[in-house]
Amino acid sequence: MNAPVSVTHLVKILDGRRILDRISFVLQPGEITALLGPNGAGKTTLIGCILGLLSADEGTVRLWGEDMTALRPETRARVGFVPQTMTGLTWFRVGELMNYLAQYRGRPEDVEDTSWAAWAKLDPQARVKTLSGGERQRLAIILALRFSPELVVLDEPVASLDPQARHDFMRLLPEYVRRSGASVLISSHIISDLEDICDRFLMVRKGQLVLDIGAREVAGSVRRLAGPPDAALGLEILAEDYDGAVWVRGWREDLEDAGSPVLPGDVERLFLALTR
Ligand SMILES: Nc1ncnc2c1ncn2[C@@H]1O[C@H](COP(=O)(O)OP(=O)(O)OP(=O)(O)O)[C@@H](O)[C@H]1O
Repeated sequence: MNAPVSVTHLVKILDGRRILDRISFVLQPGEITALLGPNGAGKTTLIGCILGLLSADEGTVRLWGEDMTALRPETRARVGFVPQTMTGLTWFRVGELMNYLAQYRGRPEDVEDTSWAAWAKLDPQARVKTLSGGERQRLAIILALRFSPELVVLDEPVASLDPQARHDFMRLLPEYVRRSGASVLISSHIISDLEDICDRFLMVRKGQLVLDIGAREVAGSVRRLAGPPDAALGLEILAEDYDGAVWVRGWREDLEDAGSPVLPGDVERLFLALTR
């Protein structure tokens, strides 16, 4: 079966700058993947290429095996996108906008999942232009998820949500993935939220994918050592930390007595070391 997203050697150049530099990864169905990176790392640009909003200068982006440059409308309808900020169409009322956009889906057989609207608690009569930043974010989430997309791409969806809404959203998203088998790519700077729900982590720095790692692997075989390991142990060094400590991959239980003090894998601390 073709993967929901397959990115191969993707390069994006903007204003003569290489914003994405030979990025490759595959997203699997039924998995939530975190897209992490410092400000300006290229996350939104990468998302733009995955959605076909930006064209690739080199490499390919495929959705379920179809090249992004020739995506069929019915394939596009399988994708839900939550942008960083929702702009445009703000003269509509909330309910009107939902009805209006539903007409353009081209898949009348789709049944609406009303659990997102129940979570968002928006007044259908409210004008979009009068909504607060967090309310607009809720609306963007309903619009992206209400017809149960098989691929969900979220660009910092929770930055302006209040703690209760954010907490509930982070609970509902994995429930949705379990129910639907959808593939989710979510970018956020709030790594502690993502640690609990993500199956994989993609870490981007200066346009390059510096780490693609599963949550189980972080817990099982990533460790922070007080200093560089003995080369004979064959461990892959992922990053040096601020205090000379070293993050390694490939740690095994039988190394617990190898002498060097060890701290368990931790996505946020590993990210900080990788992007220092
Ligand atoms: N249209 C453009 N023209 C030129 N440079 C651009 C353009 N859009 C983005 N960039 C540059 O590309 C780089 C990556 O931007 P991008 O928005 O992808 O980063 P990001 O990882 O999403 O950052 P943030 O976490 O701040 O949202 C930045 O240095 C930005 O200035």
